[in-house]
Amino acid sequence: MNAAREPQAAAGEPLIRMRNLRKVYRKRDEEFLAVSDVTMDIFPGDMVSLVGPSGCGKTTLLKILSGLQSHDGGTLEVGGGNFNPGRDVGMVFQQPLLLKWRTILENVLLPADILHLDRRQATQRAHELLEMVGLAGFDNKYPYELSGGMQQRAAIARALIHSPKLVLMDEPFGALDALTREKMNLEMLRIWAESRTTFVVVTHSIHEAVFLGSRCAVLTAGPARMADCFPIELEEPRKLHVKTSPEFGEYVRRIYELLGVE
Ligand SMILES: Nc1ncnc2c1ncn2[C@@H]1O[C@H](COP(=O)(O)OP(=O)(O)OP(=O)(O)O)[C@@H](O)[C@H]1O
Repeated sequence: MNAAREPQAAAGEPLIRMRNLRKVYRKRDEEFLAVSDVTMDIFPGDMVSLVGPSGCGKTTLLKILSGLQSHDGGTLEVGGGNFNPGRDVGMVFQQPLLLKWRTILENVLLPADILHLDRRQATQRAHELLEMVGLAGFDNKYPYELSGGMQQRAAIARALIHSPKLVLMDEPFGALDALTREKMNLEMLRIWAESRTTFVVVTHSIHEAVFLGSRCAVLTAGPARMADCFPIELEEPRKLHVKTSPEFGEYVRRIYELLGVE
């Protein structure tokens, strides 16, 4: 195990504790059970990959964790009661959603501006983050001057600017081509290791879930139910060649089985 994985190994109390979480969407007299029963612990420093078929409630679960949605049943404890979603969560979506009239630096600073953080300190941190995500020197460029992968790295820097305790990513690489996606997976692991923050990443890709996750939560469809949540113990630091190892194949097979697509 490398140093990046130590925090979760040493962690005692979970950052997030979900027990039998349930979510019903209601519209007039119609009800739709989107999440029926999710039980899971997420520890500080974890990189949890959340995988499952389309419509199984992954985004709904992220929205509940981010405080954007309430839940209807079960219990959710985040940060031992000392947690403010507005302050302690960073979000990354499938599209970078950068503001086209702001430079990359100003885009990264957006959450700091909204939270009224000290501008000088935030600017210094933004420069550090841009370096960390491989965008040093791009501070004064505008989004249209960057490739899709570079824009997504800027979006990751933006999600980290206020040093959140939890970063939620919803299909962050879904819009990228296959090769860029592979590179971003490697970047992601490096950023996670350097930031030492807790990440939850939703993905449709079983291979991506195995490659990224220190733990993998598998949800089954209609409505979302936790099929399993298990640690992923692969050679560290993870390099692309691990994808050809028998252990990697075993994890992939396990997820296929859980999803009933053998
Ligand atoms: N605001 C809403 N009102 C009613 N139903 C909703 C709402 N948001 C989501 N749903 C339904 O809840 C279910 C779960 O949706 P959710 O977006 O969480 O799934 P998902 O696993 O993220 O899907 P995908 O992988 O396709 O993005 C879907 O059947 C969806 O139609």
